Amino acid sequence: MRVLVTVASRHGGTREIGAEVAEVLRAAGHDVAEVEPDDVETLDGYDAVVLGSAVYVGRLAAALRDLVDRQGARLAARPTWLFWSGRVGEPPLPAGEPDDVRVVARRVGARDVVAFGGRLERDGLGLAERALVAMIEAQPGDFRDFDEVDAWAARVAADLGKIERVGRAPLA
Ligand SMILES: Cc1cc2nc3c(=O)[nH]c(=O)nc-3n(C[C@H](O)[C@H](O)[C@H](O)COP(=O)(O)O)c2cc1C
Repeated sequence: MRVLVTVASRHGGTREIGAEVAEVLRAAGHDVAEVEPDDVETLDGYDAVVLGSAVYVGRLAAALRDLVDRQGARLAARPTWLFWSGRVGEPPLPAGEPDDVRVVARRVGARDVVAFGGRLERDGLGLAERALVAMIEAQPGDFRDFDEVDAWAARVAADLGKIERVGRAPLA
């Protein structure tokens, strides 16, 4: 199947998770395009979509929310998955889920939603971001677990395989 993987990421950590998901889907035989959310002009030609986003100050990244605003109905017409990445530290904090994760998941009819750990590198942050990170007492480090990412992507690939076998209705 032709799959779009589109990930909103300011500092690259979430984009790398998306690239890993894309690799697993390719290895399962799917034709995968990785496109920045701001560059997604149409969903024509895609059978399925994996959405990804980092979380900043309790919200999904603006680029991902904008994409869902632009393409919500077309996303809802396709099998869609959502992952987000953000929590840092041991234990992973903040514990809660951003409010808009459920809103976006419902809007696009996500078949599954998963949270992955995040990566925080103080060096790459601007002044305002440093102040915000200090405020939420976020601990720097790389808390992404690529085995977890691979396992989730393998489940997405298996689900895509089932959809492919059953056949699909024409897409909007
Ligand atoms: C300014 C700022 C605010 C953040 N706020 C949150 C937050 O509210 N919740 C959360 O889980 N992670 C938060 N994080 C952590 C990021 O989501 C995490 O570092 C993520 O991996 C960054 O992804 P990126 O490298 O793709 O930008 C914040 C990070 C920054 C820099």
